[in-house]
Amino acid sequence: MIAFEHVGKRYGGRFEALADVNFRLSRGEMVFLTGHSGAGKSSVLKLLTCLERPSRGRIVVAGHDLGQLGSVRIPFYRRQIGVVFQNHQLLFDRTVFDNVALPLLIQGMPASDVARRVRAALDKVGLLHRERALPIELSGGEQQRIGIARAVVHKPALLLADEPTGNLDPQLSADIMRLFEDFNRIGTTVLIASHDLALIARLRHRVLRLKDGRLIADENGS
Ligand SMILES: Nc1ncnc2c1ncn2[C@@H]1O[C@H](COP(=O)(O)OP(=O)(O)OP(=O)(O)O)[C@@H](O)[C@H]1O
Repeated sequence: MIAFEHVGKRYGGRFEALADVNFRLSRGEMVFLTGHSGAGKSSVLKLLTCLERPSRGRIVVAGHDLGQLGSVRIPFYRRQIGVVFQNHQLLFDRTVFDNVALPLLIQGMPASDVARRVRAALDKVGLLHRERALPIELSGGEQQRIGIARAVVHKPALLLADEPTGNLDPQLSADIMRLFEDFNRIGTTVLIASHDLALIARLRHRVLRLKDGRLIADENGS
């Protein structure tokens, strides 16, 4: 599903955020990406979403060579990906329903299909009863679940998350991780950047460890 081959990333032509990174993820895997602040976790995710291009090497995702992908193709490529952010980036003047509907409306999906998909996604994260609420009326954990519903509403093959439990207490973090595992169980490939080592150790998935832009370990979960 994902291949990083000798990938390097320099910002501004100088600072080397990633150097000679190599790894492969198979379809249906669930993997953590970890490392200290500045190790390059977000850079890996930005390369996977085509927000940045590699300075060296090759990245192939679901058959697309991202270094060669023309800008016109990028929106179509991104339809296969869902992204969950730490601060979930919800629109606070729109209802929960409207927030989750947004990616489908951008794709031009008919309204009746949008409603069905949005309600299915909200049901999966256990928040169907809050569809008319504004994000401000929800707790931090509920807001993050809405962010996840929005990331999966278009049924992406690949789900990426950048510190999705960063602001949550251990119990809520565990609940959020269980949701990712649910989506993984139905076939979604999941890559989660996190520095929550205790949580990662408990969950026993494969772990890719970055240090100063280099991949220093690739550990199989047990
Ligand atoms: N757009 C950019 N321009 C210049 N330098 C950048 C840019 N984005 C990231 N960097 C630098 O690249 C390095 C890796 O950053 P990155 O955000 O990938 O790390 P990270 O592991 O995700 O860190 P954190 O956990 O703090 O988010 C850092 O030193 C950062 O300052």
